[in-house]
Amino acid sequence: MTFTRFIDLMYFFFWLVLFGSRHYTFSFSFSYRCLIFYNDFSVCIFNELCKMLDPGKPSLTPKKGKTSIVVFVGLQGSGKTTTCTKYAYYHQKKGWKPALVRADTFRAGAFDQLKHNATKAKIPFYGSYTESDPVKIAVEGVERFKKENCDLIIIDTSGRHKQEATLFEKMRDFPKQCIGQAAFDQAQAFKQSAAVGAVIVTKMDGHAKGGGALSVVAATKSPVIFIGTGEHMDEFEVFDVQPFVRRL
Ligand SMILES: Nc1nc2c(ncn2[C@@H]2O[C@H](COP(=O)(O)OP(=O)(O)OP(=O)(O)O)[C@@H](O)[C@H]2O)c(=O)[nH]1
Repeated sequence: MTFTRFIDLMYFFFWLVLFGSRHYTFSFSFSYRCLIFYNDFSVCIFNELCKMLDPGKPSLTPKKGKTSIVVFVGLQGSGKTTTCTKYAYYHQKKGWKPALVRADTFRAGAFDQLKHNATKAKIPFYGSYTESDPVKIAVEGVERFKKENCDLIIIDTSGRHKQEATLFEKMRDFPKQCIGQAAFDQAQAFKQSAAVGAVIVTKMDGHAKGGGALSVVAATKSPVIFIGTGEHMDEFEVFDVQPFVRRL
């Protein structure tokens, strides 16, 4: 029995008990109408939420065999580096030739983190311990992996907050992609600085059940394509609207 069905039944029995046997006929028809109303109402909410998650435009869809460059941008600690590897690993399993470029010159150890993840997944990577210009690293990485016929070049950038104007300036220099009221404002700031091609919602295994995804889709007018459901490489799922809304 689903949780919704359980609530329906509880609701039904509540009215039966409340009105008692003297009003059995009345309570039965009343509770039955309540049930129908409750069902119609939840179906209506469900459909509206599904609609809200459809921005009405196609998502960024890289083509296998042609070079596609995907830049990951998002808040600090949102899980970009982890998700870059998950995204690369997902496509690698489907026969793509992905590569990772770490264009983060902001956080110490960022390159080592990517290196560790990429090595584990056997995905080629590029980064620098000495170069301070993230755009330069991105360009070098892309050139190298184009020569190696990689068809999915993924660029990981440093975490950003909407108040960090200079970092947003830098971000405009990259080929363009990204990541609720807080999420809406942040997502809009990203949208104003880069053409957001698609959204990945991370940490869906945590406390947040993804309500922020609604705000992000509204702010960026871009579809959600994947969700992250854990720290491991394979804890990554293709976004499916209906199960996602049911979870909400
Ligand atoms: N539970 C859970 N943890 C996640 C998920 N994705 C990432 N993490 C964890 O979140 C933490 C931050 O992840 P990073 O990938 O370093 O985040 P980042 O956005 O690259 O960080 P900055 O580069 O500093 O902005 C790490 O401990 C990850 O293991 C997820 O889907 N679920």
